[in-house]
Amino acid sequence: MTTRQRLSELMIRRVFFGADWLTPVMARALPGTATVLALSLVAACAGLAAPMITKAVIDQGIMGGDMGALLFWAAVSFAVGLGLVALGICTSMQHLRASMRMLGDLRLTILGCALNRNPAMPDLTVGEVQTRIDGDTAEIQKFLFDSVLVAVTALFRLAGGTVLMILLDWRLALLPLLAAPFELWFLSWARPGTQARAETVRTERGGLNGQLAETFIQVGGLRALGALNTRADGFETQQGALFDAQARQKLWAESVGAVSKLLTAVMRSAVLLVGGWLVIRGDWQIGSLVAFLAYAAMMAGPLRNLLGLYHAQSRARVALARLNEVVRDAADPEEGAPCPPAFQQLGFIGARGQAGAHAPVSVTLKAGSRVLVDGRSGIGKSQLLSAIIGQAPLAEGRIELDGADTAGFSMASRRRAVAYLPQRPCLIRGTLRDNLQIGNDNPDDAALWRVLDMVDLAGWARGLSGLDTDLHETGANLSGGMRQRITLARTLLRSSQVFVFDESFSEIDAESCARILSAIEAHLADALCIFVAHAGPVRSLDFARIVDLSVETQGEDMREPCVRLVGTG
Ligand SMILES: Nc1ncnc2c1ncn2[C@@H]1O[C@H](COP(=O)(O)OP(=O)(O)OP(=O)(O)O)[C@@H](O)[C@H]1O
Repeated sequence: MTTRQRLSELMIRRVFFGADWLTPVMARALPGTATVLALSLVAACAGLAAPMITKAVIDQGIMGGDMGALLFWAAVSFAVGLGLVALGICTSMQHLRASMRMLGDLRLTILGCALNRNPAMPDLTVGEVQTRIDGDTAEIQKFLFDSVLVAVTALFRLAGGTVLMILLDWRLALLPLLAAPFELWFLSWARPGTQARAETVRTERGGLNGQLAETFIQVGGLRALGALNTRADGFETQQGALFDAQARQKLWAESVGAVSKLLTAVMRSAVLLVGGWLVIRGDWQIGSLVAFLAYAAMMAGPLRNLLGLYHAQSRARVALARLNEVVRDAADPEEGAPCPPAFQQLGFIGARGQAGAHAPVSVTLKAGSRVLVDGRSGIGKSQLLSAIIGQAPLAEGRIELDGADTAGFSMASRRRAVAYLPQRPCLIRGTLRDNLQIGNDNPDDAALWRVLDMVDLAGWARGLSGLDTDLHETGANLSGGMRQRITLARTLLRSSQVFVFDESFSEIDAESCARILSAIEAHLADALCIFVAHAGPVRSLDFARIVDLSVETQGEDMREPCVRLVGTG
């Protein structure tokens, strides 16, 4: 393990108590953080020198009546100020670049986990995923990145400032130190309140984004229902709840901050009174009082930052808990053995998908055959069939490829071996070419035209911009039948051994459907093709098996779904 990894791990253990997945992200962010930290420390040194220069201007120049000293120290003060401005710009640009790199890294990590969510876990709403990828990662990044910087530079400024104040007058230096324990006690008392308010804000934000995402996914349907006002009202209510939560969070933060500010003001007044009295008595120089006040004011910032970090950590932990859930519920698609390169049969052994209302299915389906999975709506056909690729968990039983349980095979290899075409077409904003290529190994244009021809879409595409024809979000600018045909064409580019067509022809006219089916028959002659169709030409295919999930054939005792053998199978 490298020093960088060790450092990050230490940080994660100390600050976040074991979110191990953050370690590599932190390790990658360390070089950027180190650069910003070095620049900040140089700026802190220059900042600490400034009041001493002011003291020299006042005591040696103004009070000492020395024009030469006045000019010299004024020039030094100007040069330091100029240097600080230049350093500030450099630090802020470096900070931005390093922060963006770290945020990008974090977002990609969470996006990967969200995309590979374990199918056995309940779905997160689109808005929730969006809020976590966007907002919660930003909260964590800000805290992780800034905490290192703030902690180190604040400690440096505090230590440097304290030493310089003691050098100016050790008795007065005790005053700011006396206030620190009380401030610490107050902040630890207030911390659970900060965490609770942060939790409410995060939850409300997830709810609002969820409402918004759901609305726009189905905006056409909602418009047709005349329900847009209802959604706008719902948005307003949800937004109101978020604003209330944010206002409560802000009020809490301001109240906590006010107590710190009050303490600083009390301390400053005490220094002014005691220091002023010493100057009047002639025991102290005015320049020293001015410098002391500058250090006292300078210390308030780092102290507040340091104590503020304590509260920022509690907010970050809320965000981290939400991200941990996403990481914890992810499944590695490559985990498990690869599927056999070729197999002869697919077996369902007492299998029933989650929430399936049918009896367990036991049937063996052979390569090259055609099978219809039948049954009333909602009985569990899709859940059972999507379990072949691990998309949905089985409630009972198992699914085998040549006698080997598919649960032992990696999801990625199951998805390659079995081409599963879900009931709802999956199309994205982009060109027709983009949409055909998704999930396929970069097929060339000739292959794309071949499958478009098979689904009767080549003429349509040629009449537009060919493979560069634009498709809107979710294929919204296409008819239902066209959407189905494009997804069928994409599936036909796969070299899988099993094809599952789940209601994939339901919106295509009977004549086109018959043509497409005969093209598929020829193209997939050696593959096992499983169909689900409530109506249409699909049901007239020459099936070797019809697995009817609705029918229990042999009375109460024999709870087997009917498997009708058609032909030689
Ligand atoms: N993602 C899901 N999470 C939880 N339950 C689900 C999910 N999808 C479907 N279900 C439930 O599983 C049961 C079977 O649904 P499934 O889609 O498999 O039925 P189906 O036989 O394919 O119906 P249809 O013919 O109407 O498509 C239903 O009770 C449904 O509510």
